[in-house]
Amino acid sequence: MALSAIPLPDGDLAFDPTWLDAGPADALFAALSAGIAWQVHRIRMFGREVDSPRRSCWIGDPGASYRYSGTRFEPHPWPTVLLTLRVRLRAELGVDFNSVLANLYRDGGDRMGWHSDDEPELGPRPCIASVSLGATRRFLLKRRDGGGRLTLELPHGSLLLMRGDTQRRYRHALARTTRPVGPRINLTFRRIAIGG
Ligand SMILES: O=C(O)CCC(=O)C(=O)O
Ligand SMILES: [Fe+2]
Repeated sequence: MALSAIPLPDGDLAFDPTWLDAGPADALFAALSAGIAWQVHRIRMFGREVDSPRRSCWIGDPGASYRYSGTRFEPHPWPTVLLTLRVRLRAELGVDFNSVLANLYRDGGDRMGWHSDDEPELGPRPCIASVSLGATRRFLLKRRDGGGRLTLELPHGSLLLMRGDTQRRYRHALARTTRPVGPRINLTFRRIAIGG
């Protein structure tokens, strides 16, 4: 398969359900499950600090620190398997991502609430490349102005690009599910301004 556009009014989505073949995707999932320093990130919710309902790790070039939900994260160094993806994404998209947020959803209870990736260091119209591994989970988008919404199933080995005004116009979330599901890893590659 190749990337194809998914219609989203005032946004820009592109999707390749089979960006990685099953074999390399399996190997990547195994390497990341075991090799990443998974942490509980503390996030601010309704004015209180709470544990986020998933495991996470912020990875990036030296200096690529990231302020998110009231906390500043210093980057962990790139594992080799993620540098390989960075190089492939640069070749295919012409974007040199300098950081990646890795998230581990251990089961259907782990999730991510509604947000936009609109931190100033991402710039006004960021390109975010989201690679999914493991269990297929439901990704939701809804317009900030209360208009339409969209649901996407993100399978093992898929690539979703969010570009243009997608962050400005929409929020997105990774829904919890009561279905019994195995673990899922998501990688959102980002290019952030360093030195801010
Ligand atoms: O897990 C996902 O598919 C979404 C992750 C996400 O929105 C993020 O890392 O900002
Ligand atoms: Fe996000």
